[in-house]
Amino acid sequence: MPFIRAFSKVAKQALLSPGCGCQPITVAVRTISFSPRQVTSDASFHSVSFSETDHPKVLITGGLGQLGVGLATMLRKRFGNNNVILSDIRKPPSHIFHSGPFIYSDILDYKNLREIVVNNRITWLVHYSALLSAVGESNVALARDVNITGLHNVLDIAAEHGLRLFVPSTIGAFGPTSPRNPTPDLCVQRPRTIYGVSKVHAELMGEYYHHRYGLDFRCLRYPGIISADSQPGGGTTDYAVAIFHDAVKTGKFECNLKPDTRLPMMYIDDCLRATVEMMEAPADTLSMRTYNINAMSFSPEELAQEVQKQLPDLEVTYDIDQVRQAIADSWPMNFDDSNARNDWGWNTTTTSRSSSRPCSTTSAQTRASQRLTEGKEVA
Ligand SMILES: NC(=O)c1ccc[n+]([C@@H]2O[C@H](COP(=O)([O-])OP(=O)(O)OC[C@H]3O[C@@H](n4cnc5c(N)ncnc54)[C@H](O)[C@@H]3O)[C@@H](O)[C@H]2O)c1
Ligand SMILES: C[C@@H](O)[C@H](N)C(=O)O
Repeated sequence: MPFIRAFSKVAKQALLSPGCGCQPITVAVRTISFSPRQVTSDASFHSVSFSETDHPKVLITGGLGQLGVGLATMLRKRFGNNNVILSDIRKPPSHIFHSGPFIYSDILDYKNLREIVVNNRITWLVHYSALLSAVGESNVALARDVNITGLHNVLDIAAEHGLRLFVPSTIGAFGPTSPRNPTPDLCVQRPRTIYGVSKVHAELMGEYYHHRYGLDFRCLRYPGIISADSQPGGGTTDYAVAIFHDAVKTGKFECNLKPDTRLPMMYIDDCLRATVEMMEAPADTLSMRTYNINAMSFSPEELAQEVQKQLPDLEVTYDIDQVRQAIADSWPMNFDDSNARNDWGWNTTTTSRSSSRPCSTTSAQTRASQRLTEGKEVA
């Protein structure tokens, strides 16, 4: 156990230190000669460029969800507190509001978003706003607005202002006719959720804008993300976070997926590290603009067994949510991320730079469990 705690710290330090092996910041000066929504004559005037010694100025949309605060913390350590702005339509808790710049931004308000980008000289945009899979199915019209119309606003503003744009995709961008074990980057994509459809749309629109307008679009397909300090926002993989919180708080957990439902999962630190590495990767290493990233794959019964090794009294029962189960049954069981490994050096083994011990499924789960038992869970 102490090894795992030390291991987690060392991995984090290795990641954040200058000698971590991450690519130096080299940002191509882009001149967008034409942009989709604005007049063409002065479009290049709006392009933002900065020298290699400057830090990027980052805006994160939908930043108060499961992933945004962690990413802001990581980026602020690298680029300075004031160079990373969190935004959302929700009111931030006090500790987040006081930890660095926060601004209200509704991605459906194109002019407001453009004003924020211009006034703050934004150069990187991380677009996290979305309705996730289960919530999306309960409000398709809103999911369509936020996930598709919102994306269009973000794409246009990024193209007009020469931004580097990161939009996450998901295992949910695949469907029942995709190969499921493993799922490669390029294969049939016919998802059956509005969430999945909107993410395939985002992948294709981003790649189209890259080819058509020179937009520096970057996209990773995340697995289900496990975190201790932040709660998930209504997805099919939420059970894999809830189990840790419920185990610590009540000693009981009711799972809404069948015991043998196998899905790709990743610990949040690895997901955020992948995001930063992908954003910093030199453009010429990217043979594609959308990559799978993989870490581990497990079922609820396997996860429950691992948690029970730490908390043997944990009682696990099953009450299946048919909507979530149908979604999970249509998703990949395992991801093939060989292109990310080959092109820009993605390596899920967080210890690779500091130790020879691999980050196994069990140790990643244990890290999540440990952070909770150390009392770091969300209040
Ligand atoms: N968490 C995961 O397991 C996971 C896995 C794969 C992909 N992703 C993707 O990563 C991104 C971030 O995921 P997350 O888990 O943090 O999501 P989340 O649901 O926790 O947070 C999304 C945020 O978007 C905000 N939002 C909603 N409507 C908005 C609007 N109109 N304008 C601005 N913000 C708005 C919400 O207030 C919320 O804070 C999403 O695009 C998601 O699809 C997440
Ligand atoms: C997998 C991911 O996209 C999200 N956690 C969901 O379940 O909807």
